[in-house]
Amino acid sequence: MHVIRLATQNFRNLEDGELFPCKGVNVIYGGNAQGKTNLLESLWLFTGGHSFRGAKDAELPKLDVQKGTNTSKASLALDFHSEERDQSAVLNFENGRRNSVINGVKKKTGSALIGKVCAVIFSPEHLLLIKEGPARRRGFLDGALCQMKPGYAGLLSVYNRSLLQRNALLKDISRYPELEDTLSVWDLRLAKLGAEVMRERGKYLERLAPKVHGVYAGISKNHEEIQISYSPSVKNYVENLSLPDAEQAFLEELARTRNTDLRSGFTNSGPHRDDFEIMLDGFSARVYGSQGQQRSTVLALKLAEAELLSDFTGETPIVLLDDVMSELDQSRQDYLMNHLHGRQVFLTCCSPETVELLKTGMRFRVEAGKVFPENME
Ligand SMILES: Nc1ncnc2c1ncn2[C@@H]1O[C@H](COP(=O)(O)OP(=O)(O)OP(=O)(O)O)[C@@H](O)[C@H]1O
Repeated sequence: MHVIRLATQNFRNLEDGELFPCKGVNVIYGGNAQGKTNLLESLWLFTGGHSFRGAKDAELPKLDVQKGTNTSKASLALDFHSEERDQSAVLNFENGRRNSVINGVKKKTGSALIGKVCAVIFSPEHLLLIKEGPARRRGFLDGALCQMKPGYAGLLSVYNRSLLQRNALLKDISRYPELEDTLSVWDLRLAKLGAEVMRERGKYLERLAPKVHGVYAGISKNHEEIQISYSPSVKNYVENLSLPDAEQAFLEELARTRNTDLRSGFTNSGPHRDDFEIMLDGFSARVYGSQGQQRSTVLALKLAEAELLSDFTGETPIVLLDDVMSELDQSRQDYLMNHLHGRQVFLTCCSPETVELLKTGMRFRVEAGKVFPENME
C-alpha cells in the first residue's frame, strides 16, 4: 500500500495543509521541535492504534496558547492505495474521542480503521525492545501476531484472564488450604491456552528469523550476523511441538513449580514469562551490542515484521522511521535511504548532511509546523 495524500487540520503544531509523498523514500527533515514526529504520528494514527508516543487523543488537537489547553477538534485526511484501488479515510478527534469516515462511509469509532491502513513504526522508544527486560519483547511478538492473526488477541486475553484467576486462587489457598483440590482445574485450562500461545509465538519467530537475518545483513553490509530464537519460560517446550505435547509440557512445568507458586502466590512459569534471544555473532545484543548495533537490531526486527506482514496480507505496510539515523554510520544510513525497495518509507532526521545521502525519493523540510516539499537536485 502507499499514501497518496495526507492533509492535517488543527493537529499538534502542524500548520493546516496537505502533503503528496512519493511511493519510495520520503525524508522529512528539520531542526528539533519543528513538527517532524507530529507528521509521522498523524500517519500512524490511521492504523487505528493509539499514538506511538503514548499521548491521549485529547492532547492531539492544537494547543490554545492563550488558555494553555488543547483545542477541542482536529482532523486528518488520507488518500491511499490499497487492495488494488484508491481509497480515502478521515479521522476526526473531538473532545478526546475519535470517529472516522472510510471511503465516504461514517463510522462511530476510530478503531474501524484497523486493518485498512497498515504500517510499522520505529521510534527511539523502540530501542527499549532490546535494552529492557522480556516484557517489551513479548509486547513486540504479541503486537505483530495480533496484526497477522485476528484470533490471537482473543486467545491472549483469555489466557491472561485465566492466569489472574489461577493467581487469585493461589493466594486464597494460603488462607483456605482445602481449595488446593481445585487448582488442577486451572492448571488444565492454563496449559491448554498457554500451549496455543507458545505455538503461535514459536511459529512466528521461526518465520521472522530468516527475514531479520536478511535485513540485518543488508544494514551491516554482512559485517555481523544476527540470530533470534524463542526462549520459552516452559523449559521442556521445544520447537514444533504438537499442541497436545505443548500442553503436556506446560502441565508438567506447573506441577514442578506448584510448591513455589503456592509460596509466592503467583504462577512462576508460562508464556507470561516468555522471551526471545537476540544474538550478534553469537553474543547477546542486549549485553554486548554497541548503540549502533542495537539500533540496527531493532530496525531489522521492525523491517522484518513489515516483510512478514506483507507476505501474510498481500499488502506492503508503510514504514515510519522516526529519528533513526543518529548513531548509525554512513553505510547504514545509506542502506535505509537507498536500499529499502518496494515499500513507501517516511523517515525523519535533523541533519542536512544526512538528507544529501538520498539518491531517489522526495524530501520535505519542516519548519515551525510548516511542511515544504523540496526538489531533488
Ligand atoms: N497539541 C499540540 N499543539 C501544539 N503544539 C504541540 C502539540 N503537541 C506537541 N506540540 C509541539 O510540537 C513541536 C514539535 O514536536 P515534534 O515532536 O514533532 O518535534 P520534532 O520535529 O520531531 O523534533 P525532534 O527532532 O526534537 O524530535 C514541539 O515543540 C511540541 O511541543
